[in-house]
Amino acid sequence: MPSATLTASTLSGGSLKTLEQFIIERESDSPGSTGQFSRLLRDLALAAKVVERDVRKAGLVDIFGETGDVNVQGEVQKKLDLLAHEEFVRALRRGGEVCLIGSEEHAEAIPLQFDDCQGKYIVLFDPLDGSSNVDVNVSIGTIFSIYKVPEDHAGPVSVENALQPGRDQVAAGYIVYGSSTILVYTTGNGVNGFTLDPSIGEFLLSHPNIRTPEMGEMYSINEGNYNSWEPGLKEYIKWMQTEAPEDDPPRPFTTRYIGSFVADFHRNLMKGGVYIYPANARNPSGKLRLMYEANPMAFIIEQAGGIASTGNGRILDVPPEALHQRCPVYIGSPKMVEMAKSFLAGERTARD
Ligand SMILES: O=P(O)(O)OC[C@H]1O[C@](O)(COP(=O)(O)O)[C@@H](O)[C@@H]1O
Ligand SMILES: [Mg+2]
Ligand SMILES: [Mg+2]
Repeated sequence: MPSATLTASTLSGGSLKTLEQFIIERESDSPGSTGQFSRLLRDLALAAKVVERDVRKAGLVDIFGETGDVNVQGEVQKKLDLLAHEEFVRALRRGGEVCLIGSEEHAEAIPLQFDDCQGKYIVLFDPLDGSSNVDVNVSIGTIFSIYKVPEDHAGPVSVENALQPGRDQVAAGYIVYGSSTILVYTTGNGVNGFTLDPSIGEFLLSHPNIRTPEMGEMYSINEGNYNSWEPGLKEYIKWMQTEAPEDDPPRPFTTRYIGSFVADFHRNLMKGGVYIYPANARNPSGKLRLMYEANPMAFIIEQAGGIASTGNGRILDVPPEALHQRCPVYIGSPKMVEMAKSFLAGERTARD
């Protein structure tokens, strides 16, 4: 009979690996590692803990509402957008492993160091994803994408060095500030998730080696834009909504749309599903940003066995032209994204 003194944190704290232990173990496996990457991920995790603390008490202190500024996307900036931006910039500047950063909340790329950048890192991030949900206690998050400065690079690093195709990322990850706080990341060697144990302030390895289901029964899309979708997409959504109890999985599928990409993505990653933000009348090249939303999530989903497409091609192969460029996103369980592509190509209709 287990003793009454056994508590959740003792159970979890005692047996689960911390993020730092996991990173150091993994880094020591890779030849020639210098510990720089471990320190960088430690800095990101630290900033996430500070943002998590602020998000949890958002209703109590004056960090709800808007800054009064409009960001480079033309969106009204939330106070938490700016607060999260500043927290990640501070942590990465202090850590010293990063030469250049790009943020959704800052028009230009921000150099953190001007020399000795060889072999250091470039970090592109969305400090707060799901801004429309900030003031109403719905899950929000942070998304990050990491590139390496070429070893033979000389002189200061500029935005040109950041505009590398997604397939060249060395790491990518996100944090969901939800019912619990989870950090999920990949370095191209599988996907792992770490839940923050607030009682010890540590991210613990709660979801090792995440694989997304081949097929799911959920789709995430803002149906308010239905009228401006291309015909193939309308057919695909109609097909998922059509009664077919004999199918495996049975239709109709379920729609789930939180309006925070990071949270919709995480649910679909764990349970199976597809998230779609297509090009539409309001956003002719889609809404999500390639460099710090689509690319990092595409790297993660591919590492978890899923697919990330623009509808016409692999997101990780999209040539980057600008820091804040947008692209259409079809991402999730492989069978569901493959199906979307066949409907977009007109190979299938809702009656199939
Ligand atoms: O309100 P819409 O048009 O459905 O857009 C919601 C999408 O936009 C986003 O909020 C964009 O991200 P930001 O909140 O970081 O700007 C996604 O998280 C979300 O999936
Ligand atoms: Mg976002
Ligand atoms: Mg954002």
